[in-house]
Order: sequence, then C-alpha cells, then structure tokens
Amino acid sequence: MKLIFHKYQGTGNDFVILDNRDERYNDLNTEQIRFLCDRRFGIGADGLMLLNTKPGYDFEMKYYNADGRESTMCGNGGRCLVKFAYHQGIRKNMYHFMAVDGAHEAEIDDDGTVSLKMKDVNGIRESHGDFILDTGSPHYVKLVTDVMAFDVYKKGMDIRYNNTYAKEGINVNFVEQKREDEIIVRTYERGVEDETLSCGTGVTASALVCYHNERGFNDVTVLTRGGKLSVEYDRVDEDTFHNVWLCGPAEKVYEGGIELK
Ligand SMILES: N[C@@H](CCC[C@H](N)C(=O)O)C(=O)O
Repeated sequence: MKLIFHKYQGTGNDFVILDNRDERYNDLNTEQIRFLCDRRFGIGADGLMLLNTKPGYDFEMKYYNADGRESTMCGNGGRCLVKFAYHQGIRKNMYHFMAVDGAHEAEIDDDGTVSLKMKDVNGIRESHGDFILDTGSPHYVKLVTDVMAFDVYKKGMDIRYNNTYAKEGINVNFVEQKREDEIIVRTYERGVEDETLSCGTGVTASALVCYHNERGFNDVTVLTRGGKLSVEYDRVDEDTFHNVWLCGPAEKVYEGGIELK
C-alpha cells in the first residue's frame, strides 16, 4: 500500500500526519506506525497523528508515539494538526476538535502562531521536592540548575523506569528558572524513550509549576532546544489552573509517499 504522508514540526517536536477523513488508515498497526516513525528505516518522527472526522467538531486528533502505541495528549502535535487542518482547507477563526483528553479550542494568528487551549489542571502532587501533574499527559517536573549541562537521557530514564512509573510510564521534565517569567525545559518523553527537542504538555506542566503571580493571570516564556513557546493561564488556587493556552510555531516540513509492507 502506498501511503501519502505530511511531515510537520512544532519547536522541533516532529510528526507524521495522515489525512484519515476517508478512514483509509484505520487499520494501521503498531508495527507499521513504529516503522513510519523510524528515523533510519522509515520517515522519522516523534509521533504520528491521524486527522479524523468527528460529528459536531472540526476534526478529531488521534495520536501515536514513535513506539507505535496510541497515547495520551500531545500539545505540540495538537498545534501541528491544527496547522495541517488549515492547509487541508479547514478554515476557522476558532477551531474545535476532539482529542483523547477531551475537547480543545485552537486559533492561528496572522503570523502563523498556533495557540491551543489545554485541559484544566486540578492537582499537583509533590514528591521529594519534585512535582507530578497531568496536562493531558502525565508529567514529572524537576527543578535543576544549568539544565543545558544536565544528563536528560540518563536521569530521565531513571525516573521513567523506576518502580513507581515503569508500568504506565511518565514524561520527565528538567526545568531551569531563568527569570520570574522565563524557564528552560528539556524533556525525556515516554513512548519515544529519548529526549525530544520540545514537548508541549511538558512545557505546559513546567510553566504551571513555575508560576510568578500567586493568583490570576500568568504568562511564562519557555525555551526548549527546538525553539520558544509561551504558556498563558489563570492560577485559580494552589493547584487549580484554568484557561491554559500553549502558543508557538507549527510548520509544515514536507510531504511525500512511502510504500507500506
Ligand atoms: N510530545 C508531546 C507529548 C506526547 C505524548 C507523550 N510522549 C506521552 O506518551 O505521554 C507533547 O508535545 O505534548
């Protein structure tokens, strides 16, 4: 079978996207998705998404990690899928789409920036001075100094595979506070089982942990190895966050065809 794919990236978090509105890719299996995401034998990507139809919404997002398994929400993926929908002719002032963690809104600015409304967050758990929260995907956040010199792969893997998280997995973020409203984040991603250049739900989790206004509106600039994002939100109380928006670039890289066995 010849498969037509589209490659997108959001701050270096890269994705294979398939237009599945006619359901032609419904039967893709784990092995095939893993092959498509393989950087040596396939196209290469951190994850794969299907653009599906969904009654009552502009579209549905289905997300798979590079290991071929369907996973939880992907923030950068969601932003890339909105840009893809726009390029496929789905033109809206405000997009409404369904994902695994519920309904999302998104908009595209004149400069191409894609802003995605994330789910409300209710609850941050503290453990040994680190933080655990769910921003659509599960995240572990650890504050460190000199994050660019940090061994993200080794330390991330140690946490992701410890007894507590080994079975379900968790994404692990290492965060350096640069200024009151600016942080640097590096993430070890579950399902990729490596550091990625950026992780949207991880950036969001890190920004919620690093609030600067005790209550009300916060706007945090987040630097990743793949570029700059911003996270805006209202801090309702200690661990309740509403109106959480993840904003940044999402670009088409190329499109092509590949033979599937
Ligand atoms: N890169 C994503 C997160 C994708 C899901 C994650 N790997 C998981 O399995 O939890 C993002 O931008 O949020």
